[in-house]
Order: sequence, then C-alpha cells, then structure tokens
Amino acid sequence: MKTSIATVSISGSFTEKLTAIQQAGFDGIEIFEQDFLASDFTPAEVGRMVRDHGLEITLFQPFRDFEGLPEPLRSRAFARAQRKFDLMAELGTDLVLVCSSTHPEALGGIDRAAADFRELGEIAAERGIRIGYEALCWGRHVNDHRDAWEIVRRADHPNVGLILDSFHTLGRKLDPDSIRRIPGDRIFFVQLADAPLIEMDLLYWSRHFRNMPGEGDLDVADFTRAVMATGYDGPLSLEIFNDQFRAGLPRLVARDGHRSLVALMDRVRRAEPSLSVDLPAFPAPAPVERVEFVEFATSVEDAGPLETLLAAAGFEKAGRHLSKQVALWRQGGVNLLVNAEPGGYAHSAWVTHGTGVSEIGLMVPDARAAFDRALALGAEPHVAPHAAQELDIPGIRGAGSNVIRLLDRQGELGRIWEVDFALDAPAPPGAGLAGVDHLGQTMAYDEMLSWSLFYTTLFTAQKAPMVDVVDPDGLVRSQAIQAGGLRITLNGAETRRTLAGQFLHETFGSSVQHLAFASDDIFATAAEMAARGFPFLRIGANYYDDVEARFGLDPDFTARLRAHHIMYDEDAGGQFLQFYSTALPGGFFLEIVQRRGDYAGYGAPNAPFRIAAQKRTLRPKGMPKA
Ligand SMILES: O=C(O)c1ccc(O)c(O)c1
Ligand SMILES: [Mg+2]
Repeated sequence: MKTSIATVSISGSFTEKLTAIQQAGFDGIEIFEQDFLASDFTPAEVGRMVRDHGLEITLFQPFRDFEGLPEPLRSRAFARAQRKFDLMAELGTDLVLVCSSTHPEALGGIDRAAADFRELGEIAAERGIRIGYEALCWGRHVNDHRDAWEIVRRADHPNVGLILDSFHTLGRKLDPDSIRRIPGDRIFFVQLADAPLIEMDLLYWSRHFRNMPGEGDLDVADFTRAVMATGYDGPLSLEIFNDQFRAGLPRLVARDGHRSLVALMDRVRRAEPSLSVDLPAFPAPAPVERVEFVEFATSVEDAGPLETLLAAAGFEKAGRHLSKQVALWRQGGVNLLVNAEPGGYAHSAWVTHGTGVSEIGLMVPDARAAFDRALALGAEPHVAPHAAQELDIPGIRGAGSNVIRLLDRQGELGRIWEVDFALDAPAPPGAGLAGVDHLGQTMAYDEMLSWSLFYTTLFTAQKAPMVDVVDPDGLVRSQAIQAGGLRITLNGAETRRTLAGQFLHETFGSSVQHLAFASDDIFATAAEMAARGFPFLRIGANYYDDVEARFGLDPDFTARLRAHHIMYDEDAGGQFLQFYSTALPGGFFLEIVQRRGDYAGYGAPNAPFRIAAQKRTLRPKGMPKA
C-alpha cells in the first residue's frame, strides 16, 4: 500500500516539508497548488526535488469551479484546465483533483456535469492526464460522493474517475458502505482525515480542525474498509487541514501522520481479514496488564524530599539494584525505583529536568511483541547499557523524556525483581496502597494529539472525551486514556501561568506531574499516612459545603472527608474519593484514590479546587502574584 500526504498537512517551507515527509517514510506527496505557488521553484525544479527525495507526486490539487458553468465561463474553465495540464506535465504528475464547484453561477444537473467531464477527459487523454472528481461536502450542487460517482459513471471516460475523501463522507454522516458498490478501478485516489466531533459549519470544520486518522472521532477505519473492499489499490493519502499542525514541527507532524496511516491499515486488516492490505506483518495491539514500576531520576544530594514524601506515603526501601545506585521502594503491589546513579540516562534526565519520573515499566502479555509493534509504528527504541547478568528490558522513548519499558511474565523478564535486585524483605503493607491508579502527564497543548495517538496505536486503548479544567490562571485540557491496567491523563497547558504550565517551565519539558495510587480503604490509608507525616493538600471549607449539598451526602460522611482533605465525586457507575500531597520543589505531587463501583473518571469536577489549593500553597494569602 502506498502512503502519501498532502503538502498542506505540514508546516514549513517546501523543502522542509519534503525532508520531513521523506524521513517519516511516505512514498508520495500531493502537491497542493497554494504550496507550489508560494515556493520560488519552477515546476520542473519542484518535480526534480520531489523525485530526489525518493518521493512521487501522487496528485496535483485542487482544480476548482470547473463543472456546470454557463458560457463564457465554461470556455474559460476549460482554458484554465489546459494551463494546469501544462504545469502538471512539467511537474511530472498525471493525476489532478477537481473538487465540486462552489461557483455562484454553476448550474446543477448531473448530465450537464457529466458532459463537461467527458469533454475534459478527451483533452486530458491526449496529454496522458487523468482527472479525479471529489465531492466537497459544501459543494454547491454536488456535496455527496454518491452524486460525484454518478457523474463519473455517466461521463463514461477512462481518464475520468472518482476521488474519495473520508472527511467529506463522514463529516456529512454519509454511510461509507455506499462506497462498496463502486468499482475499485474507477476510484482514482483516496484522501484520509479524521476530525473531532464539533457542531459547526462544514467548511470551517474541514479547513481548521481535521486531524490524523485515530486522533478524532470519525470512523475512518470503517471508511477505509469500504474503500479497500472495492479492490482499490492506489495510494492512501493524508489531507489534513489543521491550524495546530500548520504551526507544528514538520518532522513530528509527518511522523504522527505516518504512524496514523500504518495503524489505520493494521486496524483495517484485523477488522476485515478478507481484504488484501499490502502492509508488512507486525503484532496486534494488546492491553497493558499493569504498571509494574515507576522510576524516578534523581541524585544523591537531591533525593531527600522525594524519599521523605515516599516514606510519608507508606513506602519503604525494600531492595536495591545489583549494579546501579537504584533503590526499590515498595508497598502492597507498588514498585517505585529511585535512581541516583551518577551517570547514564537517568542522570542526564535528572540534569535536564530535575528530580522526576524517567521510566515507566509496563507489564504486557508479550514484551517483544509490544516492542516490535512500537517500532513498526515508528517509535524510537531506547538503548541503555546493562551488565552481563542483568536483564535487557526492551524500551522505547515515550512522552516527553520518559522511557517506556516493556515487561512480561514469560521467561526472565517476569523475574526482574529477583534477577536485577537484592531484596531485603517482603513488600511492606505500608499505608494500604494496592497499585498505580493512573499517571498524570503534563505537556504543551499542541503535543496532546501526538501522545494520545502514541498510546492508542501501541496498545488497545480507549480515549475518554476531552475535558476542560479551569486553573485560576488559564485553561488546561485533559484527555484520559485507558489501556487495560494503564490509565493516563494527558494534561495540555496553553499558558505558562497555569499550574501545568509552570511545571513544564520548571522541568524543561513534558513529563509525569503526578502519580495516583489506588487504595481499597481511603480513610484508613489517610489515617496511616497522617501518622507518618504525609503533607496533605488542604482543601477549602467552601468545597465541602458544596459537595455535601450537591450529592446529598450525610453530614457525618462529609465531616470525615473534610478531616482527611478527601475530595468526592460520583458518576453513573459509582463513587470516587481522592486526596493529594503538596508538591515537591519541581512541582511533582502524589494522589491517592479509591474507586467504588465502576466509577470511570478522574474527579475532573474537583480539579479546579485542587489546583486553586495547590496555588495557595505556592502563593501565600495576600501575596500579589508574580
Ligand atoms: O477546503 C478545500 O477547499 C478543499 C480542497 C481540496 C480538497 O481535496 C478538499 O478536501 C478540500
Ligand atoms: Mg480532499
């Protein structure tokens, strides 16, 4: 299967776009005419540059407002087309996209449009050019791929075919199964884009909010299955109009685009095995079983506040690494590593970001399979030296500067604690923490789509709807992702003044800002931690008055919540209780939660009050803000 991407999808100069597209692994590009016009190269130079990058021009587009015009506009449209055919010959491409007309004087009529296309097809045939007709979903008379297909069918010319674009079909809620009835050899080209479901004008939605397949809410896989079922074997091409991507880093946007296409083709072949999808084999996504460990990078002189916090949370030193200065802190089923090694990856992470999470160890059904899948999807392997007797744990680079390690219970990897560590004693019960509930990763807002694509393509994962969290100094967007036993909240900061934004600034880049542990009895856990001197984040009295009224809570219960600084929430499935520590100097903090019943969220309604409380600890009463 050939992969392609439209030049509009990527930021930068024409040369920067080409380099990024080549490095990401695409086979071809669609030349968007605007990008060509804005460049200073001749058409022949552009054609040569594309080929020098090992790429092919899969499509020239768009040619607008062609069909259904009355004279003299009609003749002018044909003359205009001839000029573009000249240009295409110099570029070295044979396929042009004609999008359905939005011209105020365009006349309707399927046969009139078909006659225009047959005549254009004749001219194109003489010049070895093929014409693809695409229905824009806001086209004046043609805005449905079924009507565009009927025009192509009636034009009945071998040089005139159909172009499909998932946005125009799915954005208009047209049934993609209608595509299955079109002969595959009459489909000349296929463009793919996803988009978040937002009620708005179709044209505006399309020009500003498209995103990569899998990043939005449209069923692009269902659309692609219908396309593949026709026998279509041309390129699958990304055509993504997105304000954020236009301002993004070309290399990252291209990488995400390629990842999204490969993951999409993989989904298609797994959902409908009878389809022939030309893509190298690689392992299927699997759920994460659990977070096996979280490692902090620190140094001997800097580790104190972190270790004090862990001890107050009921953790105890329960072992040490055989060859490195890495301590294992344990309680219940939780393993935390404190790495103070004066060299290697953790050390450079500490030098760059300060004390913070550097690695996340995930237990999966098959670590090698998960690793191979990650590489097939363009993830970067993390290579770290290890001593001869130590485990070689497969690792990939994850969000921010974090490394994701993949473990399984097959063979030696399942014995990591016995092989790599000297263990002191059985894991202490501590304060009753049973496991990691979730990790909160903070990042710049425009990195969120990228990292959600990373997790959702690597593992079998679900995205919750994005929620807005109000910080006193700005808005933070929060996207929760669950892949089996791995729950992650991605928090995107738009300004530096939000708590999340300050953390990014302090730690020089995105990282885990908080770690949430699960307790089966949060009141007992809170009492035990209080006895150990846990630095509870104090929640204001106004909050408890409101939460009691809002949920009709028993005043005795509210009094217990208040006494332990526990916040409360409910959803249709159950109840949620949560409390927090104050933050370490860099901004990292802990959260303890208890889920009752099938509560599925993360206490989003409480987040504004938690953030306000955290800011109060940073900015004592009466002090003007910096
Ligand atoms: O927004 C547009 O005008 C436009 C142009 C060409 C396309 O292929 C398309 O899908 C949209
Ligand atoms: Mg299109």
